[in-house]
Amino acid sequence: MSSLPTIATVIGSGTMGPGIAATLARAGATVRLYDISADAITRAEAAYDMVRGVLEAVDSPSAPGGSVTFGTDLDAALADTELIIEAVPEKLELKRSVLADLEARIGDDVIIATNTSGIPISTMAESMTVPARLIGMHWSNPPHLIPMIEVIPGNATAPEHVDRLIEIVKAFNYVPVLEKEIPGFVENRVLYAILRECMALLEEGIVTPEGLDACVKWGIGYKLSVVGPTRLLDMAGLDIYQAVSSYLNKDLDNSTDTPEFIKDKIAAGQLGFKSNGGMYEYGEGDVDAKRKEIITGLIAARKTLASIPNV
Ligand SMILES: NC(=O)C1=CN([C@@H]2O[C@H](COP(=O)(O)OP(=O)(O)OC[C@H]3O[C@@H](n4cnc5c(N)ncnc54)[C@H](O)[C@@H]3O)[C@@H](O)[C@H]2O)C=CC1
Ligand SMILES: Cc1ncc(C=O)c(C(=O)O)c1O
Repeated sequence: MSSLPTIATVIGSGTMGPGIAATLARAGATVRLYDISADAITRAEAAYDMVRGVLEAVDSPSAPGGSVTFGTDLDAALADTELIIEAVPEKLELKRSVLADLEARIGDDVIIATNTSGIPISTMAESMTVPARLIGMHWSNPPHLIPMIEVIPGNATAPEHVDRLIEIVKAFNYVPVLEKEIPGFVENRVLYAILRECMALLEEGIVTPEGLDACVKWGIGYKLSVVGPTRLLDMAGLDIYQAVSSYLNKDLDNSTDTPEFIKDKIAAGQLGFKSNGGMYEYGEGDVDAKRKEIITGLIAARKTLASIPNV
C-alpha cells in the first residue's frame, strides 16, 4: 500500500488549511481544499502560492503528481477521498455539526483527522455515527514549516487508523508524536503553561514585552530548540531542578481564566496580525514585513536544526 493517501480533503481554508494542503500535495497527494466561504477560498489561493514558495525554499520532500484544488462544493471535495483533515474554527458545536455533515456524505472507511488545538477527540466523537474513524492530527502553525504532528486517538478510534495516520505523517517526512488523550494535548499544555506565566509577568509589570520576548527567545527557545526538556534536566542536574522547583513552583501563576488585559484588547478589536495590533502595534506594511521575517527565520532555523544531531 502506498503510504500517502491518493486523494485527501482539507475542510477549512483559514490560517491552517492552505499550509496543510500544500504539504500533502508536495509529497504527491491530490488534495481538495474546501471552505464554506468563497472569500476564504480566494484568500487561500493567494496563501497557497506563498506557501509553495516557502516549501521550495525549505526543500521539503517533493514528489510528482501532487495538486491542490479549491472550492465550496463539499460533495466534489469529498469524492473518492481517503483522508479528511478538519480545520474549521475551534468551537465544539461547529466541529460536531461539520462532522455530522461529513459523515452523511462519505463511506465508513474514510478516516477523519481533526486539527483541533486540544478539544478531546472522544468529546468530539460522542455524536458521531462511526466514532472509530475520528483521530486527532494536531499540526503546529505554520503547518508547512513545523515538521511535527501530534497523533491523538480517542477512546473509540480504530487502532488501524492510528497506524495508518502515523504512516501518512512519516510519508511526508514529518515526525509523528503519538499521545494519550488529554485536553490541549502535549504541545499546547506546555505552550499554554509558558504563556500563562508570560502574561502574568506582563500584567504585573515585571518585564516589558520586548524584554520578555528576548528572555524567552534566547534563554528558553534557543536552548529548547536543540535539547528537549527531558534532556535539559540532565544537563542542568536533577538536584538543581529540585532546589529551584521546591520554592518556585508554588509561586508560579495558577490562574484558570484568560488574563483581563487580554480580554480588554480583544473587546477593543486588537487581535494581533489580523487586526494590525494586539500585543504590539503595527503601522502600514509592518504586518507583512513581520510575517516575512518570521518565515525567513523559521526556514533558516529549520535547516540548521535538520543539520545537527538530535540530542
Ligand atoms: N491558528 C493556529 O495557530 C492553529 C490552529 N489550529 C486549529 O486548527 C483549526 C482551524 O484553525 P485556523 O485555521 O486558525 O482557523 P481560521 O478561523 O483561520 O479558519 C477556519 C476556516 O474554516 C472555515 N469554516 C467555518 N465553518 C466552516 C464549515 N462549516 N465548513 C467548512 N469551513 C468552515 C472558515 O470560513 C475559515 O476559513 C482550529 O481547530 C484551531 O484550533 C491548530 C494549530 C494551530
Ligand atoms: C497561541 C497558539 N495556540 C494554539 C496553537 C496551536 O494549536 C498555536 C500554534 O502556534 O500552533 C499557538 O501559537
